[in-house]
Amino acid sequence: MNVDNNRILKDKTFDKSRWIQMPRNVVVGHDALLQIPGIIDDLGVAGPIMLLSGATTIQTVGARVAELLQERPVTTCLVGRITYDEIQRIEEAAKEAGSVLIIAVGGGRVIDTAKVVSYNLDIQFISVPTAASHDGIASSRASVVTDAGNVSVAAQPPLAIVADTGVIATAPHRLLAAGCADIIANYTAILDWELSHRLTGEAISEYALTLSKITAEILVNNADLVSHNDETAAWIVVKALFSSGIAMSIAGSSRPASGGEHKFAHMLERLVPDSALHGEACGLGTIIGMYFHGGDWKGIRASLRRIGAPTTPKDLGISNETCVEAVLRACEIRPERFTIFDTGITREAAVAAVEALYEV
Ligand SMILES: NC(=O)C1=CN([C@@H]2O[C@H](COP(=O)(O)OP(=O)(O)OC[C@H]3O[C@@H](n4cnc5c(N)ncnc54)[C@H](O)[C@@H]3O)[C@@H](O)[C@H]2O)C=CC1
Ligand SMILES: O=C(CO)COP(=O)(O)O
Ligand SMILES: [Zn+2]
Repeated sequence: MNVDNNRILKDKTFDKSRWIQMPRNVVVGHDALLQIPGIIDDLGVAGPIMLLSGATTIQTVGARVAELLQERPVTTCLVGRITYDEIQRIEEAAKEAGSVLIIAVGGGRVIDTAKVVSYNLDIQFISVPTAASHDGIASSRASVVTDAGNVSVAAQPPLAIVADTGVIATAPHRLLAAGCADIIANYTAILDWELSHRLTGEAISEYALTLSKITAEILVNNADLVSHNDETAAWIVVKALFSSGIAMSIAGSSRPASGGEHKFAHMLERLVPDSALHGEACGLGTIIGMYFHGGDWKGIRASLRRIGAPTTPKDLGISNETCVEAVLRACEIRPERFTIFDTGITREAAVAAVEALYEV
């Protein structure tokens, strides 16, 4: 059933209750893909299936999943950018096919699209991440691109997650490193949430906050193990991504995992689309956010370096000026979410922060 906590909270009848929705089955490990037919049966979802994938991932993992489903009625649909137009197109296709279940095989965009489409159509979906590149694999939020920048919308968490460590370990290391950076971003997301709590009285969830923080700490403690691609690294990062997603589900918002560093990343994506992976831009934003918080920004940078994630605009192939612009304009994204980037940073301060990224 669809749950929009924001909508529910506006209704006085429900102002003392909130729904937390979680995945029911989580299968992580080698050849986990092979368990998809059994998982569908276990969930008791019978009827036409929509296989949602990306242009690249359909050729490899998507094709393998299609083969596993060949006994069942399946419609395949490919996803590009996640916009409301794309969402509507896929909704129409799912309605026409009478789909009762979506299986999303791909990166964050594919999975977020499935979350929104399944939420709007009130059908179920299974998340099959092909890379450990983002912490949206389990969360009940989705990030949609609009003219005003990325918006975080209520969406459906997956009924099941199937993370095949064999598949994830063969994805390019850049994707794994981006996923780690998306988790390391929790450090500043939490600081921003606490700052907003102190300055604006925004409600905080101690459980969501603590889970988000512990997740980032465990990942950083294992930085050496995730600095290369193997199934151990895939396991460690998938567990962290899952845990971070659960923190978002507990909070009923992306707050525990998305603060000013994400606003910076969404602005960078708007200024120079596709110049970086989501997690890479968030990692850069985390160093800058920690610098402004007066925290151990060099420690964050060292962890990102160890994992193999970019730490400067140059690493991303963008100019320092563009990076400064993203720092100054991060506050335009989701202005209701107060963060360190919403405290009136001057151009001089932004330039100094970006130059500091190159310090040895
Ligand atoms: N809902 C939530 O809580 C969250 C949502 N997100 C969203 O997720 C998206 C970012 O996810 P990404 O996965 O970084 O981006 P993405 O979905 O664009 O994928 C990045 C690239 O990786 C490729 N790829 C995926 N698996 C592969 C494999 N096994 N081998 C080779 N290439 C592979 C894809 O084809 C694509 O070109 C953004 O839209 C972001 O806003 C990110 C974090 C949390
Ligand atoms: O990316 C996220 C957490 O890593 C959440 O997405 P938003 O920044 O769109 O809320
Ligand atoms: Zn993120």
